[in-house]
Amino acid sequence: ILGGRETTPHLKPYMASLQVHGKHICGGFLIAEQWVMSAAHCLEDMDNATFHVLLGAHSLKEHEPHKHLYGVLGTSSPGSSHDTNHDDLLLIQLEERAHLNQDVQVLAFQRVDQDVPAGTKCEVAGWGITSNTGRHPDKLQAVELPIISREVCNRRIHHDNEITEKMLCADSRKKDSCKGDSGGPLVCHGVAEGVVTSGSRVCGNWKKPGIYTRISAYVGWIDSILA
Ligand SMILES: CC(C)CC(=O)Nc1cccc(-c2cccc(CN)c2)c1
Repeated sequence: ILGGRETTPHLKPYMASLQVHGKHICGGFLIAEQWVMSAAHCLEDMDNATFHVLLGAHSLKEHEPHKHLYGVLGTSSPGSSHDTNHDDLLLIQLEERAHLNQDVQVLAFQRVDQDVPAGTKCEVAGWGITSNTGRHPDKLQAVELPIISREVCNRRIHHDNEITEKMLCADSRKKDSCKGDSGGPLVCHGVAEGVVTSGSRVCGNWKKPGIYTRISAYVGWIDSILA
């Protein structure tokens, strides 16, 4: 997260950290007791290694009462396109139901397939790098970002018609999601509307707005997997 600040501990109890050998790789969030949502391209960043899901954390390293590392029973993604940002969603089934408490809670996602109005202030959180020099935070960071219309985001100077109706854009001027924040939720009025994708892999540059997968465009798929 660029341009953000440390969150108040455990005020985002839905946040997950996808980890390989104790190293944070991607964000994610709890959508049901046994299911975490993240980004499909995070699996590529893991080279098919076995990964775990950390819930209940604020600090990645310190002991915290409700931190718990969960094994993964299986994963599912809607598409097969790896190189693009298309269908960049991942559903992770935990090996057991998460123990819900004040530090571990489910986050509702948007089910109505309508664009978030441009200008809406949303929030993204994660343990991704906090500077382009690659500084890794130990504690969860968050930043507030305004939504940018698809029409503006598709201009040549920005993402030049790459933004489909299954994606949305948020401002990236100084404040932005970045490496390691992929898979985390973009939350607007308390509801998850988007999932962080890496997009152009540029951070904090106003010319390359952040790209987020629109969750409401995948409700049918999500319900089919959770059923
Ligand atoms: C100088 C370094 C920061 C270059 C680099 O490694 N960028 C990188 C790599 C992979 C993903 C991402 C990435 C993820 C999530 C969101 C975004 C952009 N909002 C970028 C950004």
